[in-house]
Amino acid sequence: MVQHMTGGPGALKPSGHSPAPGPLAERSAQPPAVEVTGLVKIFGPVRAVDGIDLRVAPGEVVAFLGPNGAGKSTTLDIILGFSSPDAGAARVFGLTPAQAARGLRTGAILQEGGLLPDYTVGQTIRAVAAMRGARHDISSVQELSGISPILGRRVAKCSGGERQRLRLALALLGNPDLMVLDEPTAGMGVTARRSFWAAIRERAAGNKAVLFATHYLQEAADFADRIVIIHHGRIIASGSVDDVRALGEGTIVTATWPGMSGVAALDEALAEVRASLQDVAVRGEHVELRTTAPDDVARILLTRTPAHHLGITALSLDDVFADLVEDSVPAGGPAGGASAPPAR
Ligand SMILES: Nc1ncnc2c1ncn2[C@@H]1O[C@H](COP(=O)(O)OP(=O)(O)OP(=O)(O)O)[C@@H](O)[C@H]1O
Repeated sequence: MVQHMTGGPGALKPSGHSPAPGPLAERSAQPPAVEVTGLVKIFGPVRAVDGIDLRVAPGEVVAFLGPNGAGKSTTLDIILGFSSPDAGAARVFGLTPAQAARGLRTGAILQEGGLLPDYTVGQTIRAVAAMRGARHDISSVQELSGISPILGRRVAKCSGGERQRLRLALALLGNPDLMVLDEPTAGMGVTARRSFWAAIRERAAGNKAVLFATHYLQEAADFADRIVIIHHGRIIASGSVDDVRALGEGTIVTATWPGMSGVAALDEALAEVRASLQDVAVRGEHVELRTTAPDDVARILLTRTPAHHLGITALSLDDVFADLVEDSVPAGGPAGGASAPPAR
């Protein structure tokens, strides 16, 4: 059973990038960048979004994480005003999503942004800047997005990562207070991804909010103040990376066991702590266990078996994510469709 979590101001990463400082009264007077309550979106038989509550503060970077079809893009589309919910409401800085978009409060990178292949990068930026009335931003967004060296390149000739940088430049035009990014670094290499996030973090430091969907757990852990995990259209966990990691049960114990003959030998040696074992794997002489009693397992391995080179590590975020997703129940499922927990 998943232990549901709610985030909160105290749940932000301690070392992280909390909302920009300012007089408390001033900050609390600001409406949230995003406030979504009881959001539902239904496509025929599919409840793509099934009762989501979500709040993003100005200056906060929130990662929206979930498996394929979880409802991430549908939620972001509603926040951007591209579609309307069947129930519930979304507000952006206290406005309707359409009002916020018209007032250039929001900027977006979508999964399938239409770019014109025959335009150069520079022409594309100038055209969109003219449409948005943001010509004065052109040089700063070119610099921020790192696109300056390829302004003369035709979009058709740009790599996947370069197109994402162009989309970032377009999203930055008009200096929006909220950036909504749907898998913004898809197709980027590690270095491009890092500089992309450096640019985004610079924005957040200026009290701009960022809500991004990603499949990369590590990206969420590295760059977000808060992670919101969604599955079957519901929020199943929300908190700092440490909060989410703490939802995982168990610890990984690894060891080298010379002459290891197979799982049966390990099982016999650990009979007394068998109830604590969640997973056991043997690859040659390498032994890996997931257990709720790592100290006992380590003691037995070191004192009663030939095992050495012991390692004890926390669960990876991938392990925790897989557990959470596996445990969550779809609407009308066996648990009778438990309601989604509030996220902040
Ligand atoms: N316009 C639509 N018509 C019918 N079904 C839709 C439509 N848009 C989304 N869906 C369905 O709603 C569910 C949620 O889709 P959504 O795109 O929001 O998920 P996602 O979390 O963004 O997935 P991915 O990570 O694969 O992009 C899916 O089952 C999808 O097939």
